[in-house]
Amino acid sequence: MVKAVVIITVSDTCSKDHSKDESGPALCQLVKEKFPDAYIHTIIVPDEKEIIERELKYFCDSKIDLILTTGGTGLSSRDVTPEATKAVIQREVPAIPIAMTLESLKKTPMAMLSRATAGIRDKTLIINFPGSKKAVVECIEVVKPVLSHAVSLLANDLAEVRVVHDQMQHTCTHSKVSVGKVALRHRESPYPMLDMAEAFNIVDAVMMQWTEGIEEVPIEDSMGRVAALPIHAKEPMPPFPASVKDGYACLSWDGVGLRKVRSAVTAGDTPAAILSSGECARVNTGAPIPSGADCVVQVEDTKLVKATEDNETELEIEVLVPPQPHQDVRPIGFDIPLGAVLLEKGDIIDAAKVGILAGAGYLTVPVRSCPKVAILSTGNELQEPSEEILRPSHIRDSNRIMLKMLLREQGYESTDYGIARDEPAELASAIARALPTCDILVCTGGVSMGERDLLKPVLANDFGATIHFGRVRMKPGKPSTFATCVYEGKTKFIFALPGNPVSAYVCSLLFVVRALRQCTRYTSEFARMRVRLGREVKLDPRPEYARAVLQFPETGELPIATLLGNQCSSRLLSACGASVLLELPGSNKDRVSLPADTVVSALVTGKIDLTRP
Ligand SMILES: Nc1nc2c(c(=O)[nH]1)N[C@H]1C(S)=C(S)[C@@H](COP(=O)(O)OP(=O)(O)OC[C@H]3O[C@@H](n4cnc5c(N)ncnc54)[C@H](O)[C@@H]3O)O[C@H]1N2
Ligand code: MOO
Ligand SMILES: [Mg+2]
Repeated sequence: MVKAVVIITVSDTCSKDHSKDESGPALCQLVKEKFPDAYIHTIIVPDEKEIIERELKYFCDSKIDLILTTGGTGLSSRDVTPEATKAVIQREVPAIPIAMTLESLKKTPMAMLSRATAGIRDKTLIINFPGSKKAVVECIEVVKPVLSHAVSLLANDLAEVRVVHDQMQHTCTHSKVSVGKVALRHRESPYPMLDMAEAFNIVDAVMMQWTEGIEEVPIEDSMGRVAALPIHAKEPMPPFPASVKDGYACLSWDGVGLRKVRSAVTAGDTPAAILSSGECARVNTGAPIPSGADCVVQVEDTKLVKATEDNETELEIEVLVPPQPHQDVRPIGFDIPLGAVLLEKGDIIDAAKVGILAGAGYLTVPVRSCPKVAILSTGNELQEPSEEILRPSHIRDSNRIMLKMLLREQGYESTDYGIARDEPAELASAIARALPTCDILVCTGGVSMGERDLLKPVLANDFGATIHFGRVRMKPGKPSTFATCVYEGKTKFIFALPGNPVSAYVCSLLFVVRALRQCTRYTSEFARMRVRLGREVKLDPRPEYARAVLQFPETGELPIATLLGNQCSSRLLSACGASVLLELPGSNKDRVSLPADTVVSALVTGKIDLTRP
């Protein structure tokens, strides 16, 4: 990690008038952007070899990670920065100035006249940059990708070095796919259009290749997970006969009448006395029943007869209602007998089950392990949502975060792999970065008919992937793609979903969540319910999954479904607050719409909010 950087402007002019320095501040700004947490120090020195040398040595001895100089690298007699640098470094890093020169030569042949050098003194990397602001900006772009790693290597920061090496290992710089001549592209998709049922069957069958594992997780992390083994009660609950009421433990066969109050037992106390006929013990709800007693008479069914003078202790009471044997006593194991099944294999763990486990003394629980999911967006038009300025013809990436949240809503975590541009090598590189860490890769964009829709060929050609399907008769989601490949000896499952946000949303629910459920639960289907259409709905030729909310009539009739506005695949507002996906049939010549009141089936994919209209 780069912790401290010194920027030295070398210039006779700027050393006399600091306001003339443009490249130092530019360099400073660029370094700040790259290493926002680093300490940055700037100085300006004249073109004097001894002074430059002295400053370089001073900062190297101060254990600065990186020293960047600007200026004094040209051919004039006063340009001595490379000489001063060479005098202090112990080892040269010649490829750095070569890389900078190669890049600068693309802009100007004057780059040939830079004598910049780079090298190492102890654990400090020194790099000379030319003096002009423009050149500095160009050259820092060239070296930026290696600075952090170079500093980690010098500092012997093995953890950081390993991360970068791992990334490098999985970075492809080439793809077997070329963008190709657009005029020769397919004019008809080569992928057959599958019906939903076929696509689901394929997902279910292929996901069988995921081999079930078991992991032991703390109970507080087990919500929504599926028990992998049955769990039995190690103790009965309650572990002692407990009172259900605040009242008096009595002998039922004494019937109504007077009782001497022998003792008082509150919850947590251990009763000492054994009760005999004509006696009782004051007990609270949850307190153990003393030996001898077989029932509890609630305080409401008694009358005080005698108490101590200070009223601190009851001495005698009268039972007013004849008690039944065992009334208001929870016998041992009443709630949970010893050895009872607390969790069946396959049970989904919810809040109550976590309570049961805690009550039974289980701190961890064995659950089915869950595939690791990676999410990747693709598209030249995409920008990070955090970028301040939206560039012309660009949009912010909404799919990645939306899918992460959607999966979380369904109980699954995922890792973000950023945005890859629609370039074969970039796509291959991003996929190769994600695959080693995940079991399921979810990509969006680039799967339809455009010349930049390259995901299918990259998967097939660069990863030897089998495309199980590449088109499905559904709306939204027509170009939905499901593939598998073997990467580093393990099968990876890849869902390449259409880029349109609603398509990505619906297809994640229908295919990705299905796959995850298949792996982690014993059923993959969402619950289905019958609902009544509130209004007439036009049908698409493809079966459609329309996002809708439900209203529950008070009479107990079927819920009324209302579509969430325009169902266009790009309009994510149509999924906001959706409780269900209506399963609308495709249109045909006899049926182009469904009238209001038609009963249709709906998949319960969201929360059913009773308060929504
Ligand atoms: N000639 C044809 N064109 C299209 C067809 C077709 O069958 N023939 N299918 C259409 C259908 S249906 C869909 S769905 C889309 C799918 O397109 P792609 O998967 O190739 O996705 P892109 O072209 O990359 O993007 C489509 C759309 O989505 C926007 N997008 C992409 N990624 C994101 C993101 N991360 N966040 C927000 N928005 C995103 C992108 O800008 C495009 O507007 O193809 C039709 N075309
Ligand atoms: O199938 Mo696309 O997903 O309609 O828009
Ligand atoms: Mg496209």
